[in-house]
Parts: sequence; C-alpha cells; structure tokens
Amino acid sequence: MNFSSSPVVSLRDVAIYQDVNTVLSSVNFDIEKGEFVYLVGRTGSGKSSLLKTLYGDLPLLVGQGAVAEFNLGKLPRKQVPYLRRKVGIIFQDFQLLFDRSVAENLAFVLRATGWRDKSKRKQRISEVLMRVGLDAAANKMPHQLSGGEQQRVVVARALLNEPVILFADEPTGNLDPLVADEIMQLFQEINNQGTAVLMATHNYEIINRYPRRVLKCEKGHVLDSNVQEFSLISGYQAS
Ligand SMILES: Nc1ncnc2c1ncn2[C@@H]1O[C@H](COP(=O)(O)OP(=O)(O)OP(=O)(O)O)[C@@H](O)[C@H]1O
Repeated sequence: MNFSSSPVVSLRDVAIYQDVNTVLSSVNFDIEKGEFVYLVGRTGSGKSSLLKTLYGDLPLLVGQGAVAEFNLGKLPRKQVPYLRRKVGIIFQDFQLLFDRSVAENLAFVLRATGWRDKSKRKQRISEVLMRVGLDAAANKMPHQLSGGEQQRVVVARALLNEPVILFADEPTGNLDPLVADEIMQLFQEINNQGTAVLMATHNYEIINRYPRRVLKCEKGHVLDSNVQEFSLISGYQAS
C-alpha cells in the first residue's frame, strides 16, 4: 500500500464546535505533505478552534477528518498522545517550563514520549537546537533568553519527534517585527526540509512577504485561496 500521496490533513464536511455552539461548518480542505498554509480571520472567527480540532483538543463530532493518518472522528482520548507525536504544536505564549534549563525542557518532552535512552535524548536535543540556531543555549534557563530565542526553543520542542506538520497559533504575535521575521524564516527553512506548516496569523505583512496558500475563517465557513479569490483584509478590524 502506498501512503506517500495521502494528505497530512484532510477534512470533509466538518463542523467545528465549542461546547454546543457551531463555530465553523461545511469545512473541506486537504493539506499535502510539505505544504505551507496560512490560517487567517478576525478575532473569534474560529482559527484556534479549528487548530484544536486538528490536534485532538476538541472532538470531531460532524464530518470526516484525518491528520497524519489518525481518524479524528474515531479518536479515543488514549490515542491523542500518539497523534501529538506526529504533529508539532506552537502557541503564541511560549509555555516553556521556567524552572528548568532549555535542555531539560526538551528532555521532559522526550521522556514523556517514550525516549528511554539518555544518550539518544541528548543527541536529539542537540540536533533540534542546532536546527533552530540555538546550539549554545542548552544549559541556559528560559528567562536568560530573549522572546525570539524562547520562541525558537518552542519550535525546537515541536520538532523533537519529527512531526509531519506544525500547527502554529499566532507564533509571532508577541514578537517585534524583526524577530517575527526571523521566526518566519525559521518556519520557511523547516518547511523547505519537508514539514508541512499550518500557521494562524493576524500578521498580513508576513503573508505579503512570504505569500502562500491562505485559509480564511469568515462567517462560519473556511475559504480557501486554492479554490476562490478573496480579500485578506475584509471583515478584519485592524487594532
Ligand atoms: N473554551 C471555549 N468555550 C466556549 N467557547 C469558546 C471557547 N474558546 C473559544 N470560544 C468561542 O468560539 C469562537 C471561536 O473562537 P476561536 O478562539 O477559535 O477564534 P480565533 O479565530 O482563534 O480568535 P483569535 O484570533 O482571537 O485567537 C468564539 O465565538 C469564541 O468566543
């Protein structure tokens, strides 16, 4: 059987819920291996809810969905950690453990995902830190790093288990424009090496500088720039 052509994300007639409220309906799109896709839409339009459904934080109750060959509609809670090993998740607020070093933050995740061999953990930690340009930071505490460096550690953490896709929710939201651009370049490098990326953002400057396919949450639906033209800005209230 050849799985190589199956998309990393596939949604058919999906509805996204928060509690009993429908946030998005009739959601249909695929994300192919190695694709880079932005997710936009005004505040409250459903971007985070969609991402949460894709990484198993919200249940898929209506429609069919698959991520990294996990069937979201039939995903027992027990299976969620296995899905999480196939995807990398990056939030706006860094969520590092501030009472331990960078290396210990990464080792914590490796231990929790079944890496029993200490020397292999050490090797993997140095590989991912090298990949995000932070090879000298292993023994630093998070508070000794800048915001951009902390976000790089979060990216390194998301890469530990070689995910097929990164889900990033406003990864540059708390960073100044120059640092945001550096993080964006890092995402591009990671993407160029074959990892798909789905990135929710309000940063239209970044989208204009690095144009890619865009999914837009609007009026309870998801528009897809591969299917129809739409304005990035409409319905968005700049602050
Ligand atoms: N935990 C929750 N419980 C109930 N409703 C929620 C919850 N989180 C979000 N919602 C509601 O779901 C809808 C979509 O919110 P969501 O956070 O997905 O939007 P968003 O596009 O990610 O917004 P933002 O750009 O501000 O992050 C909103 O109406 C919001 O109020």
